[in-house]
Amino acid sequence: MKRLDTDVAIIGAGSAGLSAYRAVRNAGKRALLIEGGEHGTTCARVGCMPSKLLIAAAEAAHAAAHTAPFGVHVDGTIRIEGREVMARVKRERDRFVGFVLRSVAQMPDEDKLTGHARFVSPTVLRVDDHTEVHARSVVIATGSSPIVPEPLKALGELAIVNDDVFAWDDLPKRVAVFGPGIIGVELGQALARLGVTVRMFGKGGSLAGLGDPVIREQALGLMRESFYLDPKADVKETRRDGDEVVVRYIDLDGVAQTERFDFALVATGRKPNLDGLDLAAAGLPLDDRGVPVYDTNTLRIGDSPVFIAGDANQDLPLLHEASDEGKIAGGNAARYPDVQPGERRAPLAIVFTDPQIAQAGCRYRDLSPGTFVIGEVDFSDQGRSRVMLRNAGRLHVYAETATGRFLGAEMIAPSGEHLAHLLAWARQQELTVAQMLQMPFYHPVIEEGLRTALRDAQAKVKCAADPRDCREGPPQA
Ligand SMILES: Cc1cc2nc3c(=O)[nH]c(=O)nc-3n(C[C@H](O)[C@H](O)[C@H](O)COP(=O)(O)OP(=O)(O)OC[C@H]3O[C@@H](n4cnc5c(N)ncnc54)[C@H](O)[C@@H]3O)c2cc1C
Ligand SMILES: NC(=O)c1ccc[n+]([C@@H]2O[C@H](COP(=O)([O-])OP(=O)(O)OC[C@H]3O[C@@H](n4cnc5c(N)ncnc54)[C@H](O)[C@@H]3O)[C@@H](O)[C@H]2O)c1
Repeated sequence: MKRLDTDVAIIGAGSAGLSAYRAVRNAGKRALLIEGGEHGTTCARVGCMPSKLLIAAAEAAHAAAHTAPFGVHVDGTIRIEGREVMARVKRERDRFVGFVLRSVAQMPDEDKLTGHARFVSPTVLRVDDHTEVHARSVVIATGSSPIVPEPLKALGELAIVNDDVFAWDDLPKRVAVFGPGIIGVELGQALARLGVTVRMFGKGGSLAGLGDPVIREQALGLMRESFYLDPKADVKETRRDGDEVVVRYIDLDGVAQTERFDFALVATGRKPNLDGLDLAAAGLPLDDRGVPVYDTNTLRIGDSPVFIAGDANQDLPLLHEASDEGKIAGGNAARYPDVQPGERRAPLAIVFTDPQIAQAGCRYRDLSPGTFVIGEVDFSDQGRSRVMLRNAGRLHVYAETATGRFLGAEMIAPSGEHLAHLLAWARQQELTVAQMLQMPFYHPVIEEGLRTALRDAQAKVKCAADPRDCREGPPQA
């Protein structure tokens, strides 16, 4: 067996691992980046980028079919060529993957190792059966994989995950989507808008991670304009019949249905890739899910010389968080044992549906009842949104009753990606709603809708402070 010595061994060359590698090198230390699969990252290969490419095609199809209210008529049929849609998705995806592959190719050969790593001790790794790596510290950046529930596994290769969608050469005709989470609604709505018959089945009533019941209800209605969606589905049976998936379920009207699909797209959540790492050999403290117990500011696992970043720690499975965590973990691993807290940003999450679903700052479910007010805007009557016929959605902003401090927001809103950025920036600056209202607002823009919600929150904060300022009774939390 070959032996390699390094300062920091990084397991996984995804977005978190690559960021950790750069941080170690910037600290002037040796790094060894170990990758067991294909280089290119989940985000570029089968995540953020190909999903947004598919969504872009769906938006083009939707826009083409909805010009008539403007008095603009596209005569003839709108033809969606599945093969061309998928060819563009894959061509552009390969371009993004190519950028990653080029940056990996530019790394010195002695910094890279191919194979699956597992722990022998906290600082010794075995990579396949060819190399033993001795490091001063280790970063786990192994990412996550889809969870496939037991009954769906019986469908064999007809139970597909996001990776399989982006390998299609053509669009299928009918897809049953299991899981109305973020992946489910993004891909489900895109496929529906591209002419695929989509039925989406959930469990427990959750939708795209939304905690605010009013926003969730609004999102449910808007998603249902594109496809059948039951977030609390009563699925009686899923089975395979030849090349088809048969789903027997009770529909939203209480009627028993049996439908046939080309595939079951499984989007029921993801789990960290930790199984093959032999964490027990490293003696790392684990929680009841088997995930290492670590400090979210330093990313250090217990008192060990091991750090964990990105989807592997199951905290904030988002691209920008994976990059930030890789940088913090890599920096600390390089300086080990001088471990310091890294800078974390205000929470921000965007789901690329239409309208977009987004959260900024504190989530509704994390707020203490009775301590905050909700400012609201309904986009159905919002000026700029109406002009563009994108007037659907709702935004809730949460402000601390006692201080007027902006806490967070949840929304399904036109241009939600931009509103959510403004709100996350305001949260990171710890602004009050009054300070946010001092910022410029142009006319006519969708941000004027945000101003309406902020004014509503401000009025409620004032009313809570002095009942003489109340316009419509006491504030609601
Ligand atoms: C369909 C989809 C859409 C998404 N869209 C968005 C989006 O729009 N915006 C957003 O912010 N986020 C999005 N995400 C989430 C984002 O892609 C992830 O948060 C991010 O890619 C995680 O990066 P990572 O470095 O932790 O993991 P990865 O990029 O998966 O890297 C982990 C690497 O570790 C390797 N590995 C695993 N085990 C071992 C081992 N034992 N030894 C050696 N190597 C190993 C793997 O082969 C892999 O290359 C999406 C995810 C999916 C699935
Ligand atoms: N735009 C983005 O930023 C983006 C896009 C895609 C994915 N992601 C990341 O990837 C992560 C994983 O996404 P995901 O959608 O797989 O997970 P998720 O946790 O968001 O959603 C899983 C959904 O599946 C449901 N579910 C669980 N078991 C089920 C069953 N047996 N039958 C039917 N439904 C079931 C859950 O109730 C939930 O609604 C996200 O949390 C997100 O961080 C981000």
